[in-house]
Amino acid sequence: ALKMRPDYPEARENFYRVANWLVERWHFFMLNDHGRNQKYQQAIQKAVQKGCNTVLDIGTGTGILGMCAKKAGAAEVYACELSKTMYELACEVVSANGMDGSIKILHMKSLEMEVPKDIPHRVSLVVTETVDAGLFGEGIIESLIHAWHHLLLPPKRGENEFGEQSATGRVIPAGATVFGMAVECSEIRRHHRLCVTKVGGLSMAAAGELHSPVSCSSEPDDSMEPYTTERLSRLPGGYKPLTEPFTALNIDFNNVQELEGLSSREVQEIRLPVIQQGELDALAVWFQLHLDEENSLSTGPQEDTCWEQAIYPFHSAKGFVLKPRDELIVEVSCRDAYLRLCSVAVLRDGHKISLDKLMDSQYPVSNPNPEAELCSALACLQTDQSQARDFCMLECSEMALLNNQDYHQSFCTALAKLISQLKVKCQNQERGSAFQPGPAVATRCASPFYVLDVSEGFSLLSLIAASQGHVKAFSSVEKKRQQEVLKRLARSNNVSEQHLEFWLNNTEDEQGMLQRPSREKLWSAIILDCVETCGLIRQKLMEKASLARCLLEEGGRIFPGKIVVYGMLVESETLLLESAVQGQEPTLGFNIAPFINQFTVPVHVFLDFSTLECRHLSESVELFVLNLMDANANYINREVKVQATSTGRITAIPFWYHIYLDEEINVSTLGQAAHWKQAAVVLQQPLEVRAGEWVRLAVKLHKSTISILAHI
Ligand SMILES: CCc1ccncc1CNCCCCSC[C@H]1O[C@@H](n2ccc3c(N)ncnc32)[C@H](O)[C@@H]1O
Repeated sequence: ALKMRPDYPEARENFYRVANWLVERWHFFMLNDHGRNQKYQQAIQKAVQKGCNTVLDIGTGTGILGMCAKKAGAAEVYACELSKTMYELACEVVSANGMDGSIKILHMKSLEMEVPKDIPHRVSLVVTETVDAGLFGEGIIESLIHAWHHLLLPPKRGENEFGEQSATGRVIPAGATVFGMAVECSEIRRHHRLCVTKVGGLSMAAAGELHSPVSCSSEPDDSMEPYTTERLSRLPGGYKPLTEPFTALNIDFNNVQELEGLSSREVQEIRLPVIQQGELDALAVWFQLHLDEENSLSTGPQEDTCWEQAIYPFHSAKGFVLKPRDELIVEVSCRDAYLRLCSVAVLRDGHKISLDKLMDSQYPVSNPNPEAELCSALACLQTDQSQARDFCMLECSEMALLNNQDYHQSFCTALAKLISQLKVKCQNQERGSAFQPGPAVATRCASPFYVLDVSEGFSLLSLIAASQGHVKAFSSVEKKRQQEVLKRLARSNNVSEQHLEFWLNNTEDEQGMLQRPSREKLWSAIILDCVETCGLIRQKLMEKASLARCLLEEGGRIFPGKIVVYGMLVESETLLLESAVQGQEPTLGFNIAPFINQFTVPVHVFLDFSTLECRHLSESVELFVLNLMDANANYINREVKVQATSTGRITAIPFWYHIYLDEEINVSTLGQAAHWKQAAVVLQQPLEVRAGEWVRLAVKLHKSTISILAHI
């Protein structure tokens, strides 16, 4: 579609969403990582010089490692790539670099490859970087076991009977060392655990066990993942190491017996001395990839690499404060091909405090008296596991939203204001109609006010509305367990069952949600979600708002009433490196950039603007306003002038929102407690600007897609 009509907005917006999906963002900063590319190149050159002259590149991506092997003089180079988009891209790149005749690229998974069907004979070198932040997440172990059995010459085993070095196989990287460390980190905590006891005026005590979908200890069900990933060096509020880094695992990729033994290796227990007091929030894991004896790559938090670390969050209702002299006991295992770490206990003054039983108890954490601690630890051992089972899963963003107290408090205040205004109005009406002289009787409005909450995902707002009194609230929460949590919270906060209902009628499309509560009733308030966690405006927001307006009674309101979008001119090398390959130099002189950069998208999402390395080149400026309470085109096209406050090169315009619940009360999506990330328009061409100069921004919004062009 874009090829036919490049300016067709729907196609453009869809392409950006598709491009984000088709080509992972890490391709850009990986290819820009000259150090990484050079180390792989050196390792490959050495191997080829030592006689490896038939090479297979597993997971070739853009083809860069295969081209290194060819350039190093390998006689035969093969490459395989399971992603169709990357396979086609690799073919273009290899032919653009004049190697299409000499590198055979296969669109397949290495596990399907066979000799002689796919490659004529076994190779002497496999090169691959099919690793994720948790090392094994791209299946490198399984790929290498298969490669050693079917695709590689046998490993080095000394002189053969004629005394000469027989052709042997080997792998680059040669192996990896995995490190771990316990950390205190509030940013991780608020995404994985309930950290508040009250929110929006509601007590959360009765919520039961709430879990993010990241856990090692549960049985392998597909809704759980063993770890999540974070760039520790970029997390707001930083992190505090609670133990020294420890070696969790060493693995030799040239030893197929070791690779095969990995998954059956017994669980390893590691004891870690605590080095400073702090709340145990997670185990952070990274690794060194040993390309060969000399070269290695590290994904550690202390390096200035672009890689993320694997994060194993600590789940417990109350958290646990580690003290110096404690010993944290961690279990390391490799169940079903994933590296799994779990904090299982703490050794304190000779007592062993079990942590995994902490999960489901309201166990007070820091009671000073160890005996009592031990007794209650033993006591909760008796806890029947059924209690643990009635936990409810929340997405990380839903957990962070739940922990966002000022968001909920703002809603509570704004809803209370609206309800009291409506009460006054209806009393005036009643008094107006049956006017009798004499003391104004405080007439109670007969029927309750109806409030509908169509927020995405888990939301407490319906319950907060119902707790104002005289409100019948409808929640669009769909998952059974989440409805149970809301019902438990309603009961424990004295909200009667009939004041909270679940609005599940014809939800085949979002619009379907928006209906009258009943034939003769209209809504007093409808609560919409307007900003996605990634930082973009929700699709179809304006359509939903115009529909919702028709369903409001006189004086009724949509929440939020309006959103004001702010932006700022910044110079950020980091954002550039994550958005497009910067020329040929980083990619070892190979011509790769024009091909992979076809998948550059102009808006970068899930950004943490508060910790982004960048130089601010202007103050924040209002880009545009979306008023949900009055019909306006869902098309914004305006010019904004902004003065540069320092000289530099504008490479991006991060933007965020002030969400107005009413004329005064607003919530910012940029802030420590915010559960939202930010987005940024990355300029196609960086714009040089001098301090004091005015920059004109052409801001367009069409169907929730923001575009900004900058001119001097
Ligand atoms: C310091 C390295 C580092 C550290 C931490 N985080 C990230 C990195 C960087 N590595 C990222 C690569 C990650 C993606 S893997 C690269 C490409 O290979 C493909 N694939 C994967 C397996 C596979 C297979 N068996 N057969 C054929 N193709 C295969 C994928 O489709 C992808 O295009």
